[in-house]
Amino acid sequence: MATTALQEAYKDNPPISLQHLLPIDFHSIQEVPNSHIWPKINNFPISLDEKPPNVPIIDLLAPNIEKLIGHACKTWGVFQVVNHGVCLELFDEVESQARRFFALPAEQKAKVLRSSASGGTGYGAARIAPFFSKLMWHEGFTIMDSPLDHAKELWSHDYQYFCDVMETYQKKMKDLSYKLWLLILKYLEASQQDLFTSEYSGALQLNSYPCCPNPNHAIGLAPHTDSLFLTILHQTNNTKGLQIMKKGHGWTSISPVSNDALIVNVGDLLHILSNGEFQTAYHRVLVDQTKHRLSLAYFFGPQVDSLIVPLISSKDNVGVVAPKYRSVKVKEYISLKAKHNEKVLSLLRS
Ligand SMILES: O=C(O)CCC(=O)C(=O)O
Ligand SMILES: [Fe+2]
Repeated sequence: MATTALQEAYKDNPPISLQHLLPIDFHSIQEVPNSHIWPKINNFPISLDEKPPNVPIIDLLAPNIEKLIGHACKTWGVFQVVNHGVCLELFDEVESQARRFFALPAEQKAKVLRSSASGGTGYGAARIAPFFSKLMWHEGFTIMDSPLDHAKELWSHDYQYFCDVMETYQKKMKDLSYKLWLLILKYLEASQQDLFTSEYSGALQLNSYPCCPNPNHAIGLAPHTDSLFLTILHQTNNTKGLQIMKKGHGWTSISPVSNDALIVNVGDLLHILSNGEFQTAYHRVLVDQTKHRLSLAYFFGPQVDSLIVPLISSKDNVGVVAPKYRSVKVKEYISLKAKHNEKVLSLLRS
């Protein structure tokens, strides 16, 4: 199978220990082991007396759509999108194939672990795991391009449907990301031709958060930001768990508005490109005692050789604004993030 550019970028990153790569066998576990107990999880917003604000919900068919999106990216770094045109059945298909994968015995899943040879593709714990002293109540499967080699390993005959569904979903998400991307460029008044015409890359992350016997002391995904331009997230089963850090309010839950709403997050590279005008969404995932939550995250970003140069807009500012970040190649950014995690943005500040 040909490797994509994004896979190449992940290949070069430092190897991580098996403990931070291989999730525990959630099928056999009855109690949360000490390795997964997070003593301090702040489950409440900072201002308890106020009703938490709602993440903006944007209808993709609304007039002035780019203004609504731009405003949400500036004030929240996240929004929910409805009327996006992706049919509901596709989400069900992807979810059922993802469940089929996560239901496999632990030894089977361990056969398709992410490795340096496979770049970013494969099964494993979250990439941020090495930055925390405790482990997360989560397992994931990352797909860059085609999952064919891994699927053949898992199901000697019955692998084609899994691949077809994952490829169709990636294509739909890439098209939708590109649509959102053009609206964002319009809002940012970007004029650089290459931002409109270049090839973009993407990756699909299947996330599984099994039922947890002690949800108050375990975490699904620790706080983090996503690296690329945008993430489009589908949470299955209407099961909440995702929270975003909202300035002045603390951790704020993003409840699914309807079955077909998708959540869109601003990632670090879009934050840099917008010269800090858009917030990068700092988010985490909580777990549930009785609901096994799945989510599908599609990460959309530039080709790894692209150079990200902050756009200086005169829209909201009088006079010339200096770039807040130095320009950075995507490949360099991915490797800095793998080494420094959330400190990376401050390292690039100019
Ligand atoms: O499961 C979720 O709601 C969020 C997933 C996520 O943050 C990620 O995959 O980066
Ligand atoms: Fe994320």
